[in-house]
Amino acid sequence: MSNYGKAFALMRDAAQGPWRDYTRHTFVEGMKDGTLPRAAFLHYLRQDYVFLIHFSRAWALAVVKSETHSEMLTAVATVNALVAEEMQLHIGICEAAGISHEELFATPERAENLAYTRFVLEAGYSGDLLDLLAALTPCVMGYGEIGTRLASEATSEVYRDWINTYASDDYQGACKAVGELFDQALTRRIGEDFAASPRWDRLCQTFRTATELEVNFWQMGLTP
Ligand SMILES: Cc1ncc(C[n+]2csc(CCO)c2C)c(N)n1
Repeated sequence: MSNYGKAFALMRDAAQGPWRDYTRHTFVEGMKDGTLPRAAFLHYLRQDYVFLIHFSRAWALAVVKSETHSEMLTAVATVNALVAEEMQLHIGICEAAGISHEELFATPERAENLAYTRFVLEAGYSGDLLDLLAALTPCVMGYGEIGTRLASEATSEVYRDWINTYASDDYQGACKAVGELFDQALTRRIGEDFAASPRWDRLCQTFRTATELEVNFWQMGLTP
């Protein structure tokens, strides 16, 4: 399967049920076969723009919580990719659909959106880089898995641009870099055998909760 590092593989296995609900959600399957209503997609995209604002803040917090230059490099590259590329993609798609940048920026934030991003930020505020990365990885890696699978399984061209963004070598490289960051940060702070650490269960729980919040985010997308 995907090669996003050792910690991610272990955490995903520990959160199997929610992980499946997240990566094979009805919303995702609707993008695969093109049956997802355009209104649901645009609603999701507008919420996702707000989501990305707070996710950029969370990755900026990862710079703050870094202890090495290498950790800072990955975190800062992610902040840049988010602000300079991913948010631009949303602005472009929405503009083409007649939603101005001003209107996009003024999108009222849904509760499911708020719950997810503030959960991630709180994990980082009160914890260290490991707590923060456990909350951030489901988002990064989940879209990596979804993109790769839909690129080969999609039976419709309707959502091909979205799929290609996350299936791209660029994005897959970013997932790999985050996986390496996570493994190295764990090894540095709690040792090579990190899954045997007393902290491991709690980190897995944070990963699982973030995964459940991703499920709720897709569900919100289906209810404009
Ligand atoms: C709800 C939701 N979950 C995940 C992503 C994907 N994503 C969020 S931040 C980021 C860049 C690296 O952290 C990526 C790819 C999204 N857009 N919306």
